[in-house]
Amino acid sequence: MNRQRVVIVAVALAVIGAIIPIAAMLYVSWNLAVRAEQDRLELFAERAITRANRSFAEARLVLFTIADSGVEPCSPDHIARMRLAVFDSRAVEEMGYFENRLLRCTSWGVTEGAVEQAGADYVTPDGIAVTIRIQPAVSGGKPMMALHHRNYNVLVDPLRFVDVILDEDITLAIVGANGTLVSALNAPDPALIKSIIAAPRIGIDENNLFAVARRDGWLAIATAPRTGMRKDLRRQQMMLLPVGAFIAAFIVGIVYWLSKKRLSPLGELTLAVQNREFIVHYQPIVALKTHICVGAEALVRWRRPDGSIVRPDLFIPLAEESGLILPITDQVIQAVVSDLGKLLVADRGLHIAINLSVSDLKTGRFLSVIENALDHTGIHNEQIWLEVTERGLMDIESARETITAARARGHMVAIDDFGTGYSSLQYLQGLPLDALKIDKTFIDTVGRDTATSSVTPHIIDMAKTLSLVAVAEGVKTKEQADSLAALGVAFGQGWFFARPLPLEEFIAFYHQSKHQYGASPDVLPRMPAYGMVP
Ligand SMILES: Nc1nc2c(ncn2[C@@H]2O[C@@H]3COP(=O)(O)O[C@H]4[C@@H](O)[C@H](n5cnc6c(=O)[nH]c(N)nc65)O[C@@H]4COP(=O)(O)O[C@H]3[C@H]2O)c(=O)[nH]1
Repeated sequence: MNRQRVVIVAVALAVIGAIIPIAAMLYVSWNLAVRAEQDRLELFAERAITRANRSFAEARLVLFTIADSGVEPCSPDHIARMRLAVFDSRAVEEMGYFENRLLRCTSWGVTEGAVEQAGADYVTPDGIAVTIRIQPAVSGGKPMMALHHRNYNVLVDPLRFVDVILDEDITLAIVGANGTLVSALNAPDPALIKSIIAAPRIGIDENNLFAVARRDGWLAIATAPRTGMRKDLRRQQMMLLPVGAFIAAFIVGIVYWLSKKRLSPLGELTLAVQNREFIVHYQPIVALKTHICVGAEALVRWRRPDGSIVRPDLFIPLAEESGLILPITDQVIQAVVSDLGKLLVADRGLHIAINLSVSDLKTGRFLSVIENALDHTGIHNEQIWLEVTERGLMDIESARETITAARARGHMVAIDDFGTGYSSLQYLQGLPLDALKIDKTFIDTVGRDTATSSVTPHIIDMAKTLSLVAVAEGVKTKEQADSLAALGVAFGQGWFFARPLPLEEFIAFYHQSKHQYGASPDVLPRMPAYGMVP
């Protein structure tokens, strides 16, 4: 993923990460507020049922008591008893006595005219016939509920069934066993009540919240306007929104931290290592006397996903500092083997020089990586050279150990950028080396009259004295190449011959050099075949 995409993804994640917790908390607080309001409504609905049961039980008791009294029907004593029973009861408004389904007398007295017994809406399990709505014939007044048992009935004011102390914004409705509305308080919305009777449920619509309770054949419905829960909603939001904001800030912080880390040079390099974005270019090394290509230096390049190539001096220092250089070295070794395995097997005189970092030298782990990579390839260890810089030699003891082990396996070890450090001579004396790469700053002076131009021949002489293969780096002109050859330098590398080349170009260069200058000697330069003066 390139930087732009990382930024886009990070911004998108941060926005989503900020919105989701806040939206979730708004949702949760809304639900909690709705739930709390519905609980409140359910409580009132429950209370209404308790109230209805009490009123019903009281009316039933009156009915059963008088029915069992055995007094002469409609006698003065009977009527007095009925009246007393009505006075004593809070629920019952009137009581009547029927014979042959005709009302003969009530708690008010003997009935004049023919009043027929009303039909029942439903009958309770204990045999009470309930008529939800009748108009009292004797006393007149508002419609009542009638409970009929044997020859008696009692009239109960429907309001007794919802006689509950209510909050102002709540409406209450109580429905009988047959689904008929018995009574209502605070004028609930008839359409809403009708729909809830049809499908009893707890819920919320555009204007109202509602809850129901069902028990003992009653259905109680309590409703309240949605606006009523605002206060509770605000309270929930005050509690939960800070939590949402905190989670949002945390997520945004994490996204910012991760994207910053991902976008940091180290983050990018880490990902590049994981994605194996490293390729190798090869800078030809030629025998100065014959100009035959005898090898190449493997130079790592970071090919970004957008195709751009990053030079090693821009990322090697960070890779060394962070330890990522170790897997990068591994990738270079593997690339060399897969790129040039066939060519190396076909031409035993060809070698590839791999650069080692300070950590590589310290750990020595690259040796087993090379061993595994070369396994079954047919490439000889002698064909893999190792280049170490003076910085890598500073821990001289571990460097000596690693170099000794490498040489024991047959690898050639060269000291790179020779002459640029403070202790080049000390390393030459103290370490078992095979080759010396003379830094380009010295090669630049060849053929010119500068203060340091006399140093270069001394470096070359020293290499001869110590039986080291000398390789001139940064050869830019034919004159330099010729002079160096005349001075006895075996190999040269530089823009005069070729710049670091992508694989195909290097292979083409190699074949072209063979074709032009003849076959390369199929021996490696530890032998005197290259014209090295021992
Ligand atoms: N001005 C001039 N420059 C020339 C000429 N001929 C070659 N060069 C450049 O000199 C550098 C030679 O590699 P180096 O001294 O090992 O220096 C290397 C080496 O220290 C390091 N490096 C490259 N690849 C690797 C690697 O795989 N592992 C490690 N640890 N370091 C590497 O990065 C350094 C820079 O590599 P490059 O940018 O490829 O730069 C290369 C090459 O492009 C010339 O005629 N004139």
